[in-house]
Amino acid sequence: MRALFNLPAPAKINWFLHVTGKRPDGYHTLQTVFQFIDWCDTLDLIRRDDGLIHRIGADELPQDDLCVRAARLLQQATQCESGVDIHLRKCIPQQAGLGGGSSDAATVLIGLNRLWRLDLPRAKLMQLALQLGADVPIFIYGRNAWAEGVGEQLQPIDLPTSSFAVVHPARGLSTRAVFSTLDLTTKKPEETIAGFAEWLGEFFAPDGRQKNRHQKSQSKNCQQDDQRSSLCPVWGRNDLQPGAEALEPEVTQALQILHTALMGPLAAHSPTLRSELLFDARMTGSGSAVFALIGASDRSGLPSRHGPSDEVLGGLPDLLPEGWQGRLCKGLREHPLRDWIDA
Ligand SMILES: C[C@@](CO)(OP(=O)(O)O)[C@H](O)COP(=O)(O)OP(=O)(O)OC[C@H]1O[C@@H](n2ccc(N)nc2=O)[C@H](O)[C@@H]1O
Ligand SMILES: Nc1ncnc2c1ncn2[C@@H]1O[C@H](COP(=O)(O)OP(=O)(O)O)[C@@H](O)[C@H]1O
Repeated sequence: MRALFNLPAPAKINWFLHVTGKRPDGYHTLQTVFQFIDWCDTLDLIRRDDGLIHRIGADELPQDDLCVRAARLLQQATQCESGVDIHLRKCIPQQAGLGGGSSDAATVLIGLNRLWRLDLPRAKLMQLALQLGADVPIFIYGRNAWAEGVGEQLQPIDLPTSSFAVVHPARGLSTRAVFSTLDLTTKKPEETIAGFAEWLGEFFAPDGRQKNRHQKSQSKNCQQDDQRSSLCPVWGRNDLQPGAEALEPEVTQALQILHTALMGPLAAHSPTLRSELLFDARMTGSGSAVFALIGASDRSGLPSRHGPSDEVLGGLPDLLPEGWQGRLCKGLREHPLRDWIDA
């Protein structure tokens, strides 16, 4: 095999993010739920016989970006003599908390495992992935998951059929800078996957569809803000959000714009959106992107094509300041390349 074309590298959303402590090496321990979404970068991998590793495209990134580092790490770990040209087409905003760089690195590991005929098992690829970043193993794991440790201790979780309205402000945020704002002096109790599953069960039937309007309005967690729709908070919190808002006022602005849009213009103009279960805006990961979860009333109720949906998102892009991005993303059940790794 000489080349692999159009490999997807999907973004992720953190439904919530609880920081539970700090390790001696400076990394923080977390509890979070990761979900893949259909906002994707795309990569081509073309094998080279001279052993060199080059990235082409995404010129704004450092030459030694996560794709190149992933390829080099795999080459060293396996003593592989092949090289690769990596064509990277960036679409996921950077420094967004959407895990774009981590996902690119994971797609390189998965793709080269096939292109270079290495056949490493999932556990080995995840071990290499963790050396590249705390967020990389989830993209190798390939299933939506409850995560602990620094994000590498993963348990699969079935999430409902959902979409996410995602807003990315003009400016991004450094993950390291956001973590450094944390004050861990007051310890909050740790949560359980069962607690999260119980909350999900309030809104969603076991097949992932949202419960009917009557059942929703009974929920103690859902407040009726006006005649049209109700906005519920997603379970838990994002402990990184206050620090991110302090560092970057555009995060606060993005949360407000998305909240207002859901309560007003978007819901008013979209019959589809009006019938959906809406959750209020929250930041993903270390920001600066924010999202609102939208529960689908049925599996065909949302647009299937990639990219913004004119019908559902309506005027969202028009409500955003210049340089911002707004997009309706579908939640994915699993990573598109999950089956590329055997065990
Ligand atoms: C916060 C999360 C939540 O999913 O996502 P993003 O916002 O980056 O997408 C991740 O934990 C980010 O993972 P990742 O982006 O791979 O972080 P890394 O490159 O490993 O770490 C960058 C820096 O962030 C800090 N860091 C990162 C992860 C973690 N659990 N504790 C930390 O303290 C450290 O200062 C580290 O040097
Ligand atoms: N392939 C890549 N795509 C995006 N960012 C990359 C990549 N390789 C290295 N980086 C660096 O990682 C940083 C953050 O990565 P990114 O995944 O965009 O953000 P986040 O971790 O907040 O989701 C960027 O500042 C960028 O310089």
